[in-house]
Amino acid sequence: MHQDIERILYDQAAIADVTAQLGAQITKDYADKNPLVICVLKGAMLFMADLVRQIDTPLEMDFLDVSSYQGGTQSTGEVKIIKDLDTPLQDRDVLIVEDIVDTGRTLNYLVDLFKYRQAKSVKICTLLNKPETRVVPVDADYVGFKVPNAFLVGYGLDYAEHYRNLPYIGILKSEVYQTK
Ligand SMILES: O=P(O)(O)OC[C@H]1O[C@H](OP(=O)(O)OP(=O)(O)O)[C@H](O)[C@@H]1O
Ligand code: HPA
Ligand SMILES: [Mg+2]
Repeated sequence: MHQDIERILYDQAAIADVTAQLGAQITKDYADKNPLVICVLKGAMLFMADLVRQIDTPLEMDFLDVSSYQGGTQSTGEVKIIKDLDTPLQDRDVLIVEDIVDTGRTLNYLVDLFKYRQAKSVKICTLLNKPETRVVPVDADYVGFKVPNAFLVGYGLDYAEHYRNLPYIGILKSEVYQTK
C-alpha cells in the first residue's frame, strides 16, 4: 500500500490542523441553525467523522452515496445516486461535506438537487479542491487544501476501492493505474 505512493501531500497532523480550523469557522457560521450536515459517501466518510467532532454546535447528520468514477481515475460524467438521504431538506440549512472537488460534476449535481428539494441554504465544505481539472462550476464555501492536478489517494480517497484507509493523503504512482 505505502509503496504505491509517490509523495505524501498531507500527513495526519496537517489534516487534523485544517479540520480544526474549518470546524471552528463552521461552528461560528452555524450557531443556532441546527444544520443538516451531509456526508457524500464513500470518499468523505473519514473527513466527516473528524470534522463533525470539531463543530461545537447542535447539528444533524445524513449520508448519501453517489459514484461517478466507478473504480477508475477518470470521471464517467454521470453521477449515480446509490443511496439517497433519509431526511427531507425543505427549509433546512444544508452543509455538504466532500473529500475532493475535481471536475465538479458530483457537487454541481448535488447542489442543484438539494436546491430543487427546497433546502433553505446549501453550502459546501471540501477537504481538497483541485481547480485545474474543473469541468462544471462549483463554489466551495469551506476548503481545506488546494491540490495539484494529480490522482490522490488516502484518508477516504480511493483507487479501485483501495487506499481509503491510509491515514495521510498522497499522490498515487502513475504506474499503478497506467497500463503499459
Ligand atoms: O468533482 P468530481 O469529478 O465529481 O469528483 C469528486 C468526487 O469523486 C469521488 O467520488 P467517487 O464518485 O469516486 O465515489 P467515492 O466517494 O465512493 O469514492 C470523490 O469522493 C468526490 O465525491
Ligand atoms: N483521487 C481519488 N478520487 C477522486 C479524485 C482523486 O484525485 N478525484 C475525484 N475523485
Ligand atoms: Mg465521493
